[in-house]
This record gives sequence, structure tokens and C-alpha cells, in this order.
Amino acid sequence: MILIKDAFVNGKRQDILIEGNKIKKIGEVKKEEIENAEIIDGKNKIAIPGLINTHTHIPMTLFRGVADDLPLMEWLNNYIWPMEAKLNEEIVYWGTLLGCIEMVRSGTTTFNDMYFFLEGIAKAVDESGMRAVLAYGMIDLFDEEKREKEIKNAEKYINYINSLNNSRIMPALGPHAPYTCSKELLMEVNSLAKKYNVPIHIHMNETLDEIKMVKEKTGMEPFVYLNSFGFFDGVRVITAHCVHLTDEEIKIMKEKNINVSHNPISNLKLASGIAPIPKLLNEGINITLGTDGCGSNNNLNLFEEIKVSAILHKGVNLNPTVVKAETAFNFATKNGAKALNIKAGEIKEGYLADIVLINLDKPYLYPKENIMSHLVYAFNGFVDDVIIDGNIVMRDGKILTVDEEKVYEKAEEMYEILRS
Ligand SMILES: CSC[C@H]1O[C@@H](n2cnc3c(O)ncnc32)[C@H](O)[C@@H]1O
Ligand SMILES: [Zn+2]
Repeated sequence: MILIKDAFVNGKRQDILIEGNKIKKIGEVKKEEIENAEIIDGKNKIAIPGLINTHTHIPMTLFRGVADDLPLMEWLNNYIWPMEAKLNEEIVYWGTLLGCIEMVRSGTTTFNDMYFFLEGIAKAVDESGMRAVLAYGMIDLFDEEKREKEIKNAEKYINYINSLNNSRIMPALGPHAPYTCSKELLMEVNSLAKKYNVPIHIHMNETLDEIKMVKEKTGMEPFVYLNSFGFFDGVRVITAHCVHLTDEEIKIMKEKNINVSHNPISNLKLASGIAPIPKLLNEGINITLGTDGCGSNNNLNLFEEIKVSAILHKGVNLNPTVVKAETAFNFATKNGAKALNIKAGEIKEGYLADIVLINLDKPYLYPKENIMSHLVYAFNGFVDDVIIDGNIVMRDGKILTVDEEKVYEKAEEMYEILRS
């Protein structure tokens, strides 16, 4: 049992009692209700739900700063993919641990990832104590032999993740994008998602160039094309980016209940464009937030994404009311939980105990009113305590699950291999 005593939660001072991996009670907890509970003093701290990052390539922490100031296709073809050819389980494992440390330190408790070498990723996630949805990233480049290999790999990894029997680590399918995956592969992904009851995580409509490629090949915009062969039918889909969309595509997204992972910083840095979030919100589409990988962001601090999503759309729409503070905060909490189908993203009795505490004694969090505003517009993301699945992962700024110094040392070592 864990008791968070006297924290500021859901608008008032109260206690939070955690039993197992769930929140048992919120309110006043009496001595008789707790046996051997670990007590965390919440005085002067605010408790918020752990943040949910819905689009990452976590081992790409090791690609931070290696190829800046480039457009997507040049970035991928000339820098990222050649370096990714050197990856192995060990490199990915240490890169993932580095990413987990960064996310925990900035208040993220769950992430939705697409990458290669999932055994290394899953091992690191398990050790770090984080919650994650892991998809093997599939690319067949329209080649039949590659397609068969990718489908086998994807199925193998779903079975592998399931075999871990760890409720914090869930499988998904990750076809990279319509410009790198054939129709046959995408149709097989739809069948596998139904067979294993797993979500699909895919890049959609990130740049004008890729949309042009899909239109030249199929005569249709990407969402229209995928919808034409039932890709969105009967499955849960999280689509990253969604920057350039036609009205017809937005209609499909609404009809098919598609979840959007909005990645404003990656989109700005790669000069891909700005997603029409206010328009999607008006249609009732579920908007969540993702950082994307560290090669294009260049960090995993979701608080930055919250702030940018709240201010960017005001600026481009010349309207300060379009994405309000609480709306942006919900992108990173409630909405992310909905997309990933987990009972998290809110501090409520019966919900998963994924809780973050922030010490309010910081110059940028005074005066201590309008806390939601501070979290969105003023906070830098450095949190103090993190509980995931009912376990204390960070306490008073110290990560308890991994040896941080060793990870930093290994990250440098792995980077040397990648750049050699
Ligand atoms: C198939 S695993 C994931 C694959 O995606 C690459 N990637 C990283 N960021 C982006 C992005 O913004 N758009 C498209 N692809 C991206 C990553 O390097 C892996 O190769
Ligand atoms: Zn991505």
C-alpha cells in the first residue's frame, strides 16, 4: 500500500490510497485503513495523472542531434535509415532505458512506441517500471519477400510481448506509413489486429511529399486510399501526425473513430506543417499527444508538447480560444488513455495508480493559484515523484528502478558504435 498524504489533487487537498496497482481511495484516509503503507508526504505537492505519450520511437534517444535542420525524406533516407541499419538488441536496450529515464523525469508514465528489436525495448521497459504499448515497425517498400518477413516478425513480436505476461507491456501492430507499406501488407495488418485484438499505430499524412507519392500511386489521398480497402474497419487505430488533411479524409477519421497523435514539435522541426487540430476537435476526433523520436524532436518531454499544442493553434488561427489549457492537458492524459484503451489518465478510484507529484515550491509555479494554467504554460516538466502501476519509480527526484549513471555511460558507448 502507498498513501500520498495531503496532496493537492483534483482541485483540493486530499489523500490518495493506492493498493496493488490501483487507486483505492481519494479523500481523507484514516490510520485504521492502512497497514504498513509507505507514506509519501504530499504537502506542497500537486498530484496529476501520469502523462501518456502516444507516438515515440524510443531507442532514437541515441539519434538526438545527429541530423538536425532537414526535411523528412532527406532526414530519413540519408541519415536515419543508414544509421538504423547498425542497430542491434543491445543498442536498442540502452537507448530505451535512456528514454525511460527521460520520460519518467518529465512525468510520462505510458508511451506508445513503434520500432525494431522489441526484445531489447521490452526488457528495458520492464526494468524501468514504465507502461508501454510496443509495435514492431513494418516497412516492405512494396516488395513481396520483405512483406512476408515483416508480417512474420510482427506476429512473432505480438506473441513474444503476450508471453511476457506483464500487464504494463502491451503489443500493437506498427505498419510504418502508406508510402512505405503495400496494400497487401496493410490488409494483413487489419486481419492480424482483429485476430490478436491489438491496436494499429501508423504514420499518416505527415508531409505534402508523401501525400503526393501516395496520390501518384493510387489516385487517392492516404486516408481515402486506406479506407477503400477497409484498413480502418473493426480495429482501433492511432495515427501519428495527420498534418495535411482534406475534408473527405476528416470525415473518414470521424466515421472510423480514429485517434490522432498530434506531434507539433516534430512537425515544426522537420518543417512538415501544422495539423488542423481545432478543426479535428470540432468534429469530435480524439486528439492525443506524441513527441515522436528524439531524432526529430529532440526530447521526450511531453510538457513541451502540451504547451506548444496550446499556443501554436492560437497563433495560426489568430484565435486565443481554440485550444484552451485544460484541453491541451487532456490531450496528454485522458485522451491518450482512451486511445490506448487503458484505465488511466485521471486520478479516480479504481483507476490505475499512474500518478505524478510535482513540488509547487518552484519560482515559476507561484502564485499558487490557477495551477492548470501553470502546468500548461509555465512548467518545465521536471517532476519530483512518479508512481506507475502502484510502484514508486521515482521518489524525491531519485529514480529507484535503474542505475542512471550506468545508462548514461552505456548511451555514450552505444552512440560510438552507431556513428562509427
Ligand atoms: C518502422 S519503425 C519506425 C521508423 O520510423 C522512422 N521515423 C521516425 N520518425 C519518423 C517520422 O516523423 N516520420 C516517418 N518516419 C519516422 C524511424 O526512424 C524508423 O525507421
Ligand atoms: Zn514517428
